[in-house]
Amino acid sequence: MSTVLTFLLFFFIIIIVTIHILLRPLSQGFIRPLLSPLCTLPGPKPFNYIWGSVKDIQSNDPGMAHLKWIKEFGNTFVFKGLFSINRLYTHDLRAVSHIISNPDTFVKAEDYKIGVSKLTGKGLIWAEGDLHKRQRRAMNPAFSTQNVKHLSNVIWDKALQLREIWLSQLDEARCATSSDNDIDSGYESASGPASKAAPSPPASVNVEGIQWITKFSFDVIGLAGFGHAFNFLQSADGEEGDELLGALQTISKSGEKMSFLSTIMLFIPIARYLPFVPEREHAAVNALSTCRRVGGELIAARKQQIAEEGEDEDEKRKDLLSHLIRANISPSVPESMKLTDENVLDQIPTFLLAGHETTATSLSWTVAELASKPAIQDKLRAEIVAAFPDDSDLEFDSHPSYDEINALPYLDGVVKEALRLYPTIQFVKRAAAHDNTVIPLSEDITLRDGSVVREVRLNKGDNIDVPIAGLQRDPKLWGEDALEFNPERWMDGRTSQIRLPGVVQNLMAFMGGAHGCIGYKFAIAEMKIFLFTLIRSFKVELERADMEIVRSSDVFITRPLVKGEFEKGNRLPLKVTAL
Ligand code: HEM
Repeated sequence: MSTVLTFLLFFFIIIIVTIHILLRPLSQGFIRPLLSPLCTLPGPKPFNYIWGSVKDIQSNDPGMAHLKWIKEFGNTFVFKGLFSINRLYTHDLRAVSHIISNPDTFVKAEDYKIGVSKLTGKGLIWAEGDLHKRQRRAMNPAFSTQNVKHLSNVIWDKALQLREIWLSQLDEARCATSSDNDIDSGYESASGPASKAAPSPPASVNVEGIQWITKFSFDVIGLAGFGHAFNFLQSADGEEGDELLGALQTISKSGEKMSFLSTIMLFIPIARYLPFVPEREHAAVNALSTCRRVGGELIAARKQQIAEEGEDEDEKRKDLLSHLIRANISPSVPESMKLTDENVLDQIPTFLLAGHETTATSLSWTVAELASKPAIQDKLRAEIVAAFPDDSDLEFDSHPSYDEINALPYLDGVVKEALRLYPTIQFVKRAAAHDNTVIPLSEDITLRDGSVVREVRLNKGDNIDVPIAGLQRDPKLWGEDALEFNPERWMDGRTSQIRLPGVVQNLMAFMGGAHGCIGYKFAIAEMKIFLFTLIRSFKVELERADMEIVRSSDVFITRPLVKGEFEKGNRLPLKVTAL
């Protein structure tokens, strides 16, 4: 072939590839959505092309914009997401159950999967289909009730450790107050010795709630997940600590809020070919590779331990990593069901992040509510003290059992109410896997052309938001006090009529179906043990009576902020008094 012909052929291939690269996303991103049957559904007018209706969502408390739209358009409607991408939103419980129980038809949306893989790699949160089934089967035993009972010892150790730290801070504060009183009284009263000074008031200290809860939950997941001691509770602020911990903190930070460039790259497929990596993402990519390297070392070390000690000795280890490795080497597990080393490695950032961020945020909101509602806090403490009058039971080696903690009804109500009113994840994103996908509804809807139907049709790739915050805050389901923190609603039979299809009855906070949260029992045990230990020992208030704790909706995971002090970032300033 002549040089000219080779050149022309090469040139032709380049043109074809370029047209394919340019047109495919154009057709998938812009043309196909215009032809989607979703366009026939009613819904709010977008703010503009780029923002769609997202500004409305962000400027309201989670779930509230959707509840407003429901009043106007009914339970099932379409709103525009970023870049005016259609998003189906349905409050119809038949539709929600159908979506979450058919994971092969309603798959994780592409942008959600890309976001998750950047933060945690291709672990259980990312996986679908057979890979998901294999991963889930390998991990289920680690999250059985029996295993969570064993793992709850780790939670007790860490909650008691935090109690000791706060107690010693209070001791220091008490010493400082009493020596001040001594000095004061020595100066003020020449008539008597310092010991006759007025009794010092009960000592209290100011602590940053989110910071301590984060340290606690990182330490818990490090040990329960991987038998790895971060010792974050003992570390001083700003201290250069564990390498894995540092990497996880960087990843958490990068997931807090996306830059405009990252958003464009996530939602416009063609933009993913841009030769830039936003700075925050760059840090997250490096951090993820640190996680994988350290994770690889943890796996190798554990395998060697098993080889040296034998499998029987290893059976005593209950952490997730030990379960995974045991399942992978067990001759009773067929080869086709085993995970690759790569799959096992992917679970390390997945579980460290999914297991700490969500629980820490839920706990922060629970403590914020208890700190601002003393009557609820007192009632909770009264229940705990009545059930376990002897404080000396709270020792490192003797504490109430998992079943005893779960039998406390008001504690259960407090935890469920916090998960209801402050779901860490406000919705999950799914997309139709095929053209002509049908979602059945329990009630008729009227399309834009006036026709009445009892189903929604979707094309492949059409987006669905499965609501969590909206359903959990809907007055039609929960009554007129839906936006109030009221643990009693879980005790007086009011919730028995609600039929939300979550893994925990009547809660969507952990989702449901095949992708429902695998760690929910562990998360609930962690929240209950933390509250039991600390509310029993301390009175917790907001640092100043005039403080108001609020949240913002423009981030994926919403943590507490102090009203009027947003520039200081997520905070929960507490005043803690020893009882
Ligand atoms: C209060 C705490 C928690 C909340 C609110 C929560 C919430 C959720 C939600 C809503 C999902 C569904 C995501 C989706 O369908 O796209 C999920 C899945 C998941 N969660 Fe949790 N979670 C919590 C704690 C935990 C803990 C402690 C762990 C692990 C130790 C964990 C590990 C996971 C994993 C691995 C998945 C993916 C499950 C799958 O797709 O099979 N979560 N979680």
